[in-house]
Amino acid sequence: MKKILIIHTGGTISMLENKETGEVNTTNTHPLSNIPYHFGETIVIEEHIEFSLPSPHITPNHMLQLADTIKNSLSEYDGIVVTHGTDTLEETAYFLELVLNTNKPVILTGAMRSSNEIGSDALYNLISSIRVVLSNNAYSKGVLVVMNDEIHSAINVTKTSTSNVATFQSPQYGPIGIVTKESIIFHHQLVTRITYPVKHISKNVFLLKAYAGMDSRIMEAIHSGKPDGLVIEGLGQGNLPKETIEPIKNILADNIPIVLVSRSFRGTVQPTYAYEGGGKRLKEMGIIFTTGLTGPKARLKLLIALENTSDMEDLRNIFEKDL
Ligand SMILES: NC(=O)C[C@H](N)C(=O)O
Repeated sequence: MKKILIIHTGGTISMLENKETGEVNTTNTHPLSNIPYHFGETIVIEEHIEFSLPSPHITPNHMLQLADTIKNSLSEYDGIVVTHGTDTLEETAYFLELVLNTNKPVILTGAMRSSNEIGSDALYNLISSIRVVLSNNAYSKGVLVVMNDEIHSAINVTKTSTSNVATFQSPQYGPIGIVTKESIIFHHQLVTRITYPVKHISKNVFLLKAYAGMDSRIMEAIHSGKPDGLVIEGLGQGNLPKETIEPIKNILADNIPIVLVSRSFRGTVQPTYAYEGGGKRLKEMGIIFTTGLTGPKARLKLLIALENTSDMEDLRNIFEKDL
């Protein structure tokens, strides 16, 4: 008989709509505890409330606390489902992907409509997630996100719509599986998984999106904030306005690592263009290139990597094996 743990952290899946005001807010109960569904086998479901937070309030230290709870629980359960707000769900999922070293299924899910809203996806996504976590094929798939009948890897998934129930997509590679009425189907598998266990998250990494006409002032302001690292969502294949180059050189001269991703949500950054601010020049300056991560995920990875090393070559090697 399989035993599943559901860990609640908050978010719309655990919120209720106030029928008088139409406002949606957190509750301290999670109105999904008595799940009216037969999973085709006798299972034991236990629940634990880790937080009751809207996910914009979740921080990397909350993610670390959740990871520790999962690590301490995994030996007792066949799999774990985490309910979470969707705004930062992809970041928590990716953080767990980087720090959890397990082949047991860990699945994150949420809802775009709270439990008492018409057309709520809350209970449906939770039931789907439990069905996936019960599937023998869910082992060794990494941390997964299950929403709206799709199964996504934590590495590739991102929230693409502010309100649509089909919001979670993996623009680069698509979902790795689907949930149907009668079965759970996996059609992809991650090629590699690398984990970086950490005990603390103590560094400060800023994230910045490049834009046309960006000048030196924002980089100078960031440098004055003395970050431990900086992630830049560059233009296209990884290019920046030439006015940013001087302050970037000053940041690098202070041995502050800069990781480059693209603000485009498909493809990877590459040292192609040789004009001032072009990717080839940025790579020559010592900026670290990634292979397809989004800015928020690259920031989490740099936060975790800096707990283990500040050596630029070590950091470069970690990012060149991007996951
Ligand atoms: N659908 C949601 O869960 C959105 C909510 N603002 C949250 O992230 O907590």
